[in-house]
Amino acid sequence: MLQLSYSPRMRTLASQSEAYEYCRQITAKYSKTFYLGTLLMPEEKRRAIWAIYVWCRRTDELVDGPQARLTTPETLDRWEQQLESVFAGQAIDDPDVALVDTLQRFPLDIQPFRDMIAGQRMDLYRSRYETFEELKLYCYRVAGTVGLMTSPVLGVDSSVGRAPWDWQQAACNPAEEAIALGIANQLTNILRDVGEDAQRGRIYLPLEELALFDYTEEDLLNGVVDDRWRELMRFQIQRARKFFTESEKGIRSLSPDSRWPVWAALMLYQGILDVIEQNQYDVFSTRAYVPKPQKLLTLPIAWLRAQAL
Ligand SMILES: CC(C)=CCC/C(C)=C/CC/C(C)=C/CC/C(C)=C/[C@@H]1[C@@H](COP(=O)(O)OP(=O)(O)O)[C@]1(C)CC/C=C(\C)CC/C=C(\C)CCC=C(C)C
Ligand SMILES: [Mn+2]
Repeated sequence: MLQLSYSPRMRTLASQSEAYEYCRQITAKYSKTFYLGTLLMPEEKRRAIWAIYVWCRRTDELVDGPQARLTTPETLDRWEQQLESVFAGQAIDDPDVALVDTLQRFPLDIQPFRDMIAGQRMDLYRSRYETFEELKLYCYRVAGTVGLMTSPVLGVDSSVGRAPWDWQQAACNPAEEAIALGIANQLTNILRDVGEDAQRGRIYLPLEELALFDYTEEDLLNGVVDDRWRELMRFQIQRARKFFTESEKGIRSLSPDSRWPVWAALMLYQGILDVIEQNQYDVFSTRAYVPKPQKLLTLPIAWLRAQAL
């Protein structure tokens, strides 16, 4: 189990290689999709992504994991203090050792990490969202921030499309596109996990949009799949795809060795939306996932898309 409640024992911390190996194992265990993406990266970058992934996973599990019932606002305060220590170069426990080393290699900004903790705080006291604007703030905090956290590792290729006549690139803002990919992933995650979240009394879909399709909270909590639900899901999927499309032009700005892994991660996650459609939008009885053969088939296609400028 992902050891989150690390009580710093009076012993020497793990070595950097031990800490990175732990991060590799956790990433491989908890997210086959992102792990596969990192294997397409150079060693230094993939290790940094593993370190960031484990911090993100630990943060999410404080509120979504087995220990969640013990988590209070003060727990998140202490976690934020531990984050400040890490950014000051002080590892508190073993996984921190990898992130401290990553910080010495890549210019990570602490603010997206703080914002993710703010997103997890929302999960402590909030289980409904009235409008998409409210939900978008949550998605930025728990997922858009991941795009900002990882961008300094992925690297932005400043040579790409700086010519004034390159109108496409001129309109590009890598930070906005990185956030858009995170939001697209989170919206997909929400659609995939509607049933699971409902079991925990959480409804992320905006209530005003349920009403738009004459679908009630009670219908959702009872897992009702009918034409109203399918219309509501078509609307949600269409919007999630818009955020994926928005992020695509940002991938052109990334360092060449990051474009393939990010295209792969984007296509693999977006593939979940296709599976939800194939499952006739029944996300209550069937968990949508991309089968492994299809995942592997995505890789050469992602490689080709990464070549296009
Ligand atoms: C290949 C690559 C760079 C991957 C990034 C890997 C990474 C660091 C992911 C962190 C994921 C995480 C655990 C975040 C904590 C909060 C949370 C759970 C967010 C949701 C992720 C889903 O995780 P999972 O699939 O494991 O689902 P369950 O928890 O099991 O339900 C999210 C959906 C957010 C994921 C967001 C991203 C991966 C951001 C992607 C954006 C970029 C890589 C930026 C690319 C840059 C440009 C310019 C486009
Ligand atoms: Mn969560």
